[in-house]
Amino acid sequence: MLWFSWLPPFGPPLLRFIPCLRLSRLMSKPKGFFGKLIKPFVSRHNRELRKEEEDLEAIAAKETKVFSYEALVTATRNFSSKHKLGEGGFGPVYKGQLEDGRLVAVKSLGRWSLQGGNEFINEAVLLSRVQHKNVVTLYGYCTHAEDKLLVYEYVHNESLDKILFSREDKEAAMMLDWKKRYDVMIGVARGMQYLHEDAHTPIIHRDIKASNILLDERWCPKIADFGMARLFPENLSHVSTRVAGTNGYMAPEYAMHGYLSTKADIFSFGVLIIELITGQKNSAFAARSDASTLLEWAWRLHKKKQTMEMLDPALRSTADAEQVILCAHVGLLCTQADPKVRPEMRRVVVILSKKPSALEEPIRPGVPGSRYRIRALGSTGKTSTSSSGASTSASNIASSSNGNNNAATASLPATSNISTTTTNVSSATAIHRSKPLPYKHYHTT
Ligand SMILES: Nc1ncnc2c1ncn2[C@@H]1O[C@H](COP(=O)(O)OP(=O)(O)OP(=O)(O)O)[C@@H](O)[C@H]1O
Repeated sequence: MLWFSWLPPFGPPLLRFIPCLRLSRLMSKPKGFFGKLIKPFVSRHNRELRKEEEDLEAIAAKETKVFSYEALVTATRNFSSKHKLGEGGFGPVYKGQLEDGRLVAVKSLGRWSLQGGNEFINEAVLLSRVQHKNVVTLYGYCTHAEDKLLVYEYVHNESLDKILFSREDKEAAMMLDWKKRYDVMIGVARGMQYLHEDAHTPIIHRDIKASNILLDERWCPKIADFGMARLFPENLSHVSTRVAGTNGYMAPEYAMHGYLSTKADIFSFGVLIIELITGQKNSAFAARSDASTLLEWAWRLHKKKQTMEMLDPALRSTADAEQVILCAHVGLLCTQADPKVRPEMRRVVVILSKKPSALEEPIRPGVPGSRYRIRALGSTGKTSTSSSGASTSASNIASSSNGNNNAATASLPATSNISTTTTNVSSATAIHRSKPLPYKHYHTT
């Protein structure tokens, strides 16, 4: 009955149909003597169900969030390859223009989203009510046979990764001067605060990274792909197809154990901050003698009060040293191994936008994507070490790592062992499925 618990008490009438739709599914195939007895009632019930589903679509249409497939075919010139903006793990994205002139990005999810059309519609309607300057607007959706499509506002500039990590186009990285990068950090933080705390329904993004930050014509950042955790609630397969963790943004507790909370997003945000300061991709960091990951390198420099040494050379002439040091400090607080001690987004926004008097020192960063050990204190007070984590709870991770260090200790560099990472994630998936609580319950932390 979990699905019921997170339905908003007030909402579009279509949401209130859900309980009876579920019940009707149970009753749709009566068998045996009892089946014959109730058949007439069930047939009538099925007719009512079809009627309700039609009503549901009509209601959704009235909210003008539903697009006809034909309208999207016209907008994208029949999903022509010329209009293709790219293809992510969920499917291709096409640029299009609606009849009313609006430019859109149409994302085709194929068959990969939730099983039922109704669940998809419910989620899409909820997501299209998400409105914030720093979050890409979802105009609406479309269902067509097995295919499901999401229609977003089109954001003019490239995604942040293309500019920040562009090797060929050094000028692009130069254009992204310190002021712009600082504004991107604050904008993304505000968008995330909204998603976590202020949206009508709390949303964990699950995939905060430079390629999911789009920049508009005024360099204002907009968080893209924000609905995926709701559209794929218990399915980590998308994550594992991209070899979880090697993308460098996943919090260790999520990559290894499937524990998803707002704190996993905050970890990813911390990685993004360090990438913006250094101009380096966490997942492509060349290990050095003193640090095997970008985060560890940043942490060591911070400890030695040499933060400016990590600065992207493209920022030399524009950086404000005080701000850089503050931002690096925040990035390191966000990427601490222990999810409990990472600051909430609300606090991050305050720290970044006002000069704080004093900040706590960050403990060692967690290492996304690498195998790490959990030291769990048993009831006897004895310390046991586990690397599988299958029976270790999130609170163990949290409480055991308070002491500044070895609770979540990297035993491998982030990029060194892809197969280990994948294996661990699939075991995390199993844990996640057998206990489908983490997503829905953790999002209220
Ligand atoms: N609203 C949008 N406006 C403009 N371009 C967009 C929009 N949404 C996506 N894109 C572009 O479409 C491409 C594919 O995006 P998508 O989000 O599917 O994949 P991704 O972020 O690259 O990968 P992943 O699925 O792994 O997150 C990207 O190049 C992105 O810049």
